[in-house]
Amino acid sequence: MQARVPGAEMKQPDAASALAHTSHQARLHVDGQAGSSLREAVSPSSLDSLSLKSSQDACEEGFDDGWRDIPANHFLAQQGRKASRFSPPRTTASCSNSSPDAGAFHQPLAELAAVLPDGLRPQGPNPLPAQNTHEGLAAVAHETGMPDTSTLAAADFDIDVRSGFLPPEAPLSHLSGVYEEWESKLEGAAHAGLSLYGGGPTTNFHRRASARRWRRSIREMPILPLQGVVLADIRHARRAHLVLSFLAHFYLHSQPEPTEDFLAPLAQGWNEATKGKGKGREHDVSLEAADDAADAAQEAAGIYAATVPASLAVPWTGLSRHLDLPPILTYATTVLWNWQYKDPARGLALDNVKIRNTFSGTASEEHFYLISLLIELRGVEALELMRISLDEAFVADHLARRRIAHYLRRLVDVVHDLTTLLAKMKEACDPVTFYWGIRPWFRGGDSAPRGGQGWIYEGVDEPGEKRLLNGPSAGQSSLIHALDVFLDVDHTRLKPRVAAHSARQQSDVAHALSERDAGIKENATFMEKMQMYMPGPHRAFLTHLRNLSFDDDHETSCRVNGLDGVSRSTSPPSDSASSSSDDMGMDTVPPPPSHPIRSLAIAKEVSGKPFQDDLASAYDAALISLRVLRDEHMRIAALYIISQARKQPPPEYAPLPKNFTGAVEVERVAGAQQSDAKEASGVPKGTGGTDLVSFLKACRSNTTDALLGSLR
Ligand code: HEM
Repeated sequence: MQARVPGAEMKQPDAASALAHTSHQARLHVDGQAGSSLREAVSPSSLDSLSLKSSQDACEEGFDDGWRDIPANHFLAQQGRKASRFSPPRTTASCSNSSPDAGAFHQPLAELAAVLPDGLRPQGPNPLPAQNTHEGLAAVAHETGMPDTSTLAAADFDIDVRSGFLPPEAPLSHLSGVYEEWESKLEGAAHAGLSLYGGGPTTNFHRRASARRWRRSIREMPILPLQGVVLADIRHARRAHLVLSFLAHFYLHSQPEPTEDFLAPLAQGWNEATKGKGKGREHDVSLEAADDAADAAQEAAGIYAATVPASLAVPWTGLSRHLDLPPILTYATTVLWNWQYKDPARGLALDNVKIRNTFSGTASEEHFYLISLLIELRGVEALELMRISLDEAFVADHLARRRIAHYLRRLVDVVHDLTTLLAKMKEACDPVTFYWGIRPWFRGGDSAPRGGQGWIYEGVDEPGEKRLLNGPSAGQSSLIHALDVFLDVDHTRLKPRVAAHSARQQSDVAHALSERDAGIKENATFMEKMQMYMPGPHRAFLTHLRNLSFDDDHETSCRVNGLDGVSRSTSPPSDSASSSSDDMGMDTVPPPPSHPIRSLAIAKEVSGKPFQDDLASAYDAALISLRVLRDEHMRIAALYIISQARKQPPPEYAPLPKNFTGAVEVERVAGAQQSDAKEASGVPKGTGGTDLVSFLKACRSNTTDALLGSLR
């Protein structure tokens, strides 16, 4: 039964829909914690089930209300409703009286890209609908007559109650129809003897020639148009993105380093081709051998070094736009969409998934992806706990606070499990193989040596135009970002809470906040930029979660003590932008409100009655668990990157590029983060991972900066 609560229309926080609407089933999973029918009736998710006629509903007049007759946990209920009420573009464009943050609700990739000069650029007129936007789904649904059932909540944020940011069904493992040609090229890559940088001493002329032939076949491949199932079915689109991403990275990173003596390979190729021919029969040399010798010379001259051939670039960028992702290998490609069931009958379980594609064919690489996959899977409960906590935060009475504290304690357990899983990286991923034989395949156009100048996407961009895109990083995991947002860990350069004591900083912050609402800006931190590499709906989810606020219409905000009532951490702000501003020592305007859970954790009383619960310490415990996760992550980064960078590569991975210093990741963070990572003075960049360490430390101290001090 659905109760109507007086004033519910006014209290309905549209922002609460982000997590609340990832699942309507979720309330059923609360272990009996969810409250009475009245309490359910006033929680955001249940409010949403009321026949509201808010201003927002008025904007959606004419939409089919049939979903109300469908059980709330049925995907159709979510499809119909999400598409009408929570689809970002519709909400923001058509409802002038929607939430003040509505304008920031959705950040299209192209918009974000516009602020990065050499990064993602709008790709010109695009005939394709964006699959994961409302319009994209609508178009596909119209085309096929079927809703997209690939996730339960596909129409909003592509987050599923059972699988979180992973798709609930196993990703497609093989393309069909004309696109099988891409699959066969990927299979060919495994047999062609492709090695990083053309291969080290362990390779030989014939292997190099076979790799060159594979690369030529890629250049000569026809540009396949995107049509049919690859557009209509998101599983096909994701698989196609994965295959093209692997092909492009294989193609670019298997080329030998350009050399000034580029005619030498031509001579060597010619000699090899003529070897064994009878005296005076050099003219018998095959056309193929001659072509190969020419290829060898051209590759050695670096002609193909940073160019994604049109046969890949054109469909890859088209699909990327379709999926609202950049045309580069991403965390989504390598982890979220790169798995299979061991036993399909058993479904999604930690011990029932395996990795589909790797570059190196090593167990280390499989394990590397698998750990992230398991972390995502274990993180599903974290998303669920966030959702029910936010439901309670809307109610915000004594009972709600106790429940939130309980959920936060459960979150501690989940994050603890994530840390345990992360530590299992060491069980089957060999650091040497990882650093020298796996990681280099991931490089994007942003990193040295070959791609440091960016990549040309042939047939897509203007001649000479290059894109500087990052390769994949687990820093693109929406799960970890969601935890940060939920617990109000601030990785921005703005640090509004820390800056609250200075008038000048406040004005900078106000300006920057308004800019942020228009998209990610040039001075975005590495963490902010990582969001550009997430699938569009996940990015939109984080934006929505970040903008979530109950303060406009909730009494709690009045009772939060002044400047958020907290004695801040004594550690200095961990971001140079905020720490470098002059502190005028003038306490003036209160800082922007905290995120709802933090806001409640720092509140002291309700209706004049002081709280006597452990919400503040539960909140701090959750932050500490996140810090412990980051501590473990730093140990992993030290083992897999920093200590490897200080060693010589093993013979099978030599020769490496002349200017390869072992500092790719360091440079990458430094480049993307610019002044984020504080450089220790006098320590040369790239020799010991100084910038990387500073960056990871900054992420960790951003976590502790949020502590309320209840446990310290
Ligand atoms: C061998 C394993 C790993 C290594 C060597 C490693 C290394 C790194 C490096 C170098 C960065 C800096 C940014 C970049 O260049 O990508 C980073 C950031 C990050 N990584 Fe990992 N990583 C590993 C596994 C993981 C896993 C399994 C996760 C969890 C899904 C993870 C989550 C993150 C996050 C969230 C960041 C952003 C910084 C932060 O939030 O503290 N990493 N990692």
